[in-house]
Amino acid sequence: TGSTQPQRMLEAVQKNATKGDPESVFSAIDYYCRHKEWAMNVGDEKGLILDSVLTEVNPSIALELGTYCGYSTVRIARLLSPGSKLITVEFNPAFAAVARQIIAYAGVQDKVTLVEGPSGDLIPKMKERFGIKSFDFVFLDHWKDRYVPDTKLLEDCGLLRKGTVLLADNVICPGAPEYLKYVRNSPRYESRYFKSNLEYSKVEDGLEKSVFLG
Ligand SMILES: Nc1ncnc2c1ncn2CCOCCNC(=O)c1cc(-c2ccc(F)cc2)cc(O)c1O
Ligand SMILES: [Mg+2]
Repeated sequence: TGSTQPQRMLEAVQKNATKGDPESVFSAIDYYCRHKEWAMNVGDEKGLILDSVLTEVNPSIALELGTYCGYSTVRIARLLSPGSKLITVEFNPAFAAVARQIIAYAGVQDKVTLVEGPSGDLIPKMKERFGIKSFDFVFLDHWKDRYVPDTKLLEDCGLLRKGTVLLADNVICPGAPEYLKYVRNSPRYESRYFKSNLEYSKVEDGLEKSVFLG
């Protein structure tokens, strides 16, 4: 069966991972995507950088823009302290449907709220809908030309506070040049580039970590 690639990824998880074991879930996805079919998960190499930034920040409330199949959702949620929450936003209903199943299989569903829709519409509703004061951590991994407008939207909606950490995937490949200019030239951010490789490939890519200074 598994007619779409996300569905085949889900099948690989159900076949090769242990229910309730988040590590085995994203490892099964990494194996599948490295050996069978490439897919746009943040992957194991950049995933280690994501893990280390998360461990440092230890967010109580985190936001992910671009769920896809839930690979980074599971990676993030497994590291959250009890009572901490991750809100993840996905535009594509087919991706969201698979992500919900992968998140549940990993057993992290109690820490995760998956919201479907365009980030630009959902960000302004975050405070009222989820009673959020501000985010401690934001992972940007959606349309690369949405990184700047959505960062500005987060600022304007008062969803960032002094010390909020933004971590952006793909700043080199496919690339987010406008975003790099924005956070590196703004006095309101302290930015640092973590050089790595595009998931399951030798092509350079990296993550940009930017601390909002208020
Ligand atoms: N809530 C929302 N609001 C708006 N838009 C939204 C949304 N939720 C999702 N979307 C839509 C976009 O979702 C996917 C974005 N991710 C990527 O496009 C991506 C591409 C590559 C890649 C592809 C081909 C290559 F050759 C080389 C690299 C690698 C990556 O790591 C990527 O992350
Ligand atoms: Mg990405």
